Amino acid sequence: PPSPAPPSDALYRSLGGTPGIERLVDASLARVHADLRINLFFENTDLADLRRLLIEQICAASGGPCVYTGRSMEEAHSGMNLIDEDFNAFVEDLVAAMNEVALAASTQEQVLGLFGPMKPEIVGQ
Ligand code: HEM
Repeated sequence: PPSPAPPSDALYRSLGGTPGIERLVDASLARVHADLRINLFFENTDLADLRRLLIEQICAASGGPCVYTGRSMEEAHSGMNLIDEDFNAFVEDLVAAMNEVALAASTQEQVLGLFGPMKPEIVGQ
């Protein structure tokens, strides 16, 4: 029988591959870090570690050649008691970062399509 089609790396390529994802994550983390609504959550977080894991996660989820080695979203955010407003602030910072690195609207929609479904594992844990 024919082998199944390989997973598409179209989104990974639209993001500019790993260098593009690195720029996006750097722009996002800079905004989150400066965001008085949510930056206290990251007070005790190793930002270099978080940066590496976010890059892996976005690379893997967009079809790139990476393996995510971090914890599950539920585990990573448990005990934070995050609410809708926290999640929305984080997503707002992400959107501002996507505009900053000039991602096309269709690419932005696909990235939000990856992140949106994770909300139930992140909020209220
Ligand atoms: C779709 C949205 C989100 C994604 C994709 C995401 C992704 C991640 C990832 C990959 C990690 C690292 C996991 C690990 O340490 O093994 C992490 C950790 C973390 N996230 Fe999120 N996150 C999201 C939303 C949020 C929100 C809304 C907040 C708070 C406002 C938040 C706060 C944190 C903090 C503080 C850590 C570090 C935990 C620690 O230092 O142990 N995250 N997140």
